[in-house]
Amino acid sequence: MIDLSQLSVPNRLQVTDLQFAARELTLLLGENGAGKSTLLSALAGIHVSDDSIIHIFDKPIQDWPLASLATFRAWLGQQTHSHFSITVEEMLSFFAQSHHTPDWFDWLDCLEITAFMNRQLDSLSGGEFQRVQLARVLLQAGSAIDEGQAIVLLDEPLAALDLRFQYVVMDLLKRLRDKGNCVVISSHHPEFATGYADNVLMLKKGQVIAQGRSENVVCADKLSQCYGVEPETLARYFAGNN
Ligand SMILES: Nc1ncnc2c1ncn2[C@@H]1O[C@H](COP(=O)(O)OP(=O)(O)OP(=O)(O)O)[C@@H](O)[C@H]1O
Repeated sequence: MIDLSQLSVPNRLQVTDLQFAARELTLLLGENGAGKSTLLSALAGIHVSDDSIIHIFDKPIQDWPLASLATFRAWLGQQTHSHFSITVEEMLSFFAQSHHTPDWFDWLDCLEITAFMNRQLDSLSGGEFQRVQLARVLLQAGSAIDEGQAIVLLDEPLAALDLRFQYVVMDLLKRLRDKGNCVVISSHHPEFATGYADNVLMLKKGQVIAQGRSENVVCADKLSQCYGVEPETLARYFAGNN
C-alpha cells in the first residue's frame, strides 16, 4: 500500500526503500527525537518534501489531494488536549456525518467512550482524551477501514493509556490489520512487538538501524543499541514482563 523509495528531511530523517503492506502491522521504535513522528507524518502526506519519492497505492503521494487521502488514511498525531469547547458526541458526530459505518458502535464500545459522550472534550483525563482521538481518526476513514482498504498511521496511540487500554487498543489494531488494513504505529512499548507487530522498524538519529520480523529485531542487543540502555537492565525489564 505504501512504497517509500526516498525520504529526506534535513537534520531529521534520511530513509530509503521501505514498504508497508496490506494486512501488516508495523511498529516504529526509537528514542526521543529518532524521527518516528517525522516518518509517520510524511507517510500521512503532511510535510512531504518535493524530492521525496513515496507512492500510496502506486500514485505519488504529492498527487493525492489531502481531502482524498483523508477518506482512506487514518492519521493520529500527538495531541494531548483539545482547543475546542464542545462535547465528545459533538466532535465525533462531526466526523460521523459522511463516514458512518457499522464498526462505529464497536469502536466506541471497545474504547469505552459511550459513558462520557456528553462530557466536554477539555474536561477529559489524558487517557480518556486519547481514546476519543483514536475513535475520531478511525471514524474519519471508517468506510475504508471496514473494507480493509485503509492505511492507519498512529503516532504513539498508547500514550496516556493505562495498561488495560494499551491491550484494548493493540487488540483493536490487530483486528483492523486482520481485515486487510495497513497499520503503522510508533510506540515506546517494545514489549508489544511480540504477538502484535508483523514488522518492526528501529530508528536512531533519523536513520533505520534495524528492520524485520519482530522476533529478529526486538532483542536485547538491538534494543540496547536503539535506546542506549544496558543489556542487563533490559534483561531485568523483560524478565519482569514474563
Ligand atoms: N518542526 C520541526 N522543526 C525542526 N526540527 C524538528 C521539528 N519537529 C521535530 N524536529 C526534530 O526532528 C527530530 C525528529 O523528531 P521526531 O518528532 O520525528 O522524533 P520522534 O522519534 O517522534 O520523537 P519522540 O519519541 O520524542 O516523539 C528531532 O531532533 C526533533 O527535535
